[in-house]
Amino acid sequence: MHNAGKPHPSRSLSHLLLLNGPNLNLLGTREPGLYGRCTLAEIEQALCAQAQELGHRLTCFQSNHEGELVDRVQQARSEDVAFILINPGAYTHTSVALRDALLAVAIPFIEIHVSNVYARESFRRHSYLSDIASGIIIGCGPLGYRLALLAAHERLATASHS
Ligand SMILES: O=C1C[C@@](O)(C(=O)O)C[C@@H](O)[C@@H]1O
Repeated sequence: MHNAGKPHPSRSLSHLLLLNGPNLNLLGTREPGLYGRCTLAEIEQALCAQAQELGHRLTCFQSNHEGELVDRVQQARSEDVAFILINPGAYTHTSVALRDALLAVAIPFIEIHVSNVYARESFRRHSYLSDIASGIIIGCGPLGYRLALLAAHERLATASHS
């Protein structure tokens, strides 16, 4: 039976965290040819609904500041976050601090990029996070966020059965 909008009764609630880095607050108006017309608010709203349907709770956070993102990753440990979905924006290509924070909390995460970073400038081909990520989703547009949530859900389900 369809149970839209309500947590699935047989699944335990996990806390998931969606992090978006610099300039992603401009999604919808920022270079729409590359990033599409969906706003971050629309993406977050759809993802919260999807998370709830899958039986999870999703917290969303965006910042243009590296230290705030590091703080939010550190905070995730005390909030019992089971999985992080992160589009680090330009910090993907520069931030050892974000890498260290993710290693420190040891919470599995999926790295998301709306655009195909491999089809752009060469400096976007290097990520400080990809080799420590549980998965990466690149170039699928805003759909990438939904795919990442599904992947996290599958990983959590597998972990809880092993
Ligand atoms: O800000 C962004 C967005 C991005 O992470 C993406 O979602 O495609 C790709 C990054 O290279 C860029 O700096």
